[in-house]
Amino acid sequence: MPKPIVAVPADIREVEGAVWHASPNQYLKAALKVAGVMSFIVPAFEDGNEVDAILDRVDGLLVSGSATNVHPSLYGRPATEADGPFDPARDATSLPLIRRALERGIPMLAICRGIQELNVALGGTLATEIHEQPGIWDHRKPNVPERDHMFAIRQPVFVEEGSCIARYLGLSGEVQVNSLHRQAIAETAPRLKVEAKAEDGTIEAVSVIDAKNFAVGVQWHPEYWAETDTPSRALFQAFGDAVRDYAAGKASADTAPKPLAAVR
Ligand SMILES: N[C@@H](CCC(=O)NCCCC(=O)O)C(=O)O
Repeated sequence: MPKPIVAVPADIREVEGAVWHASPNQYLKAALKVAGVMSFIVPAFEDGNEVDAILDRVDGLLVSGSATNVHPSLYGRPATEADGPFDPARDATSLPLIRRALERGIPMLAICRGIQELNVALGGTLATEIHEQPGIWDHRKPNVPERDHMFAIRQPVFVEEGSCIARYLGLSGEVQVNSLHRQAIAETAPRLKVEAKAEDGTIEAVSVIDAKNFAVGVQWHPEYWAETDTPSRALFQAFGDAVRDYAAGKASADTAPKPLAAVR
């Protein structure tokens, strides 16, 4: 059986004056090397993408992090300068994919901007510049040139026992993670269950309460250390397993004998 495929919504980036639909290597590599799945990057368009046609062709959805922020109009807030930079084409691509993947029971893993998109897609809100709030740590990307230092594991989060994320990580209680964000979930969407928090109360992981399949979001970056850090690896392997199960279910439904009326 060929490896299954996950959709990865692209970011819009400008390179030497040209517009690119791009996705960071670290997500695609963790998907391939650790989850054992291939990625199809979904171009980010404000309109024209057909969500069901995309999802018909994949077995999972991986929503990556990005330096851009979800546009506040999508959660009913006016946009200020501090909320940017924005990527409206990514918002318009990923939010409908998230909603429809959940409806169809397609496995989904949402990381950093991804957990924020998941929350907004289901009716929640975000807070920006969280480090300016009293008692909230600085969760922002460390100002260092080397990516290994930017993504260094440096902060504890506390994972609820018996939660979905505990099952996928293979542990509960304190887990050390990295942190590269200035926004976070403010009001949690009604369909999301908070499953991990930082010591300052920042929401670090959620699961979808009525999910038909693997459907979790994390605020940290397990993809970066998926080949070497045990909980990060376990999360990507669990996602890969869910994607493989989904693909196998689709394949057996395709080869199951059809009722006579359907083949005439
Ligand atoms: N922009 C949001 C989401 C943060 C996020 O996805 N960070 C990944 C950054 C990766 C990089 O810059 O290389 C926020 O700031 O909360």
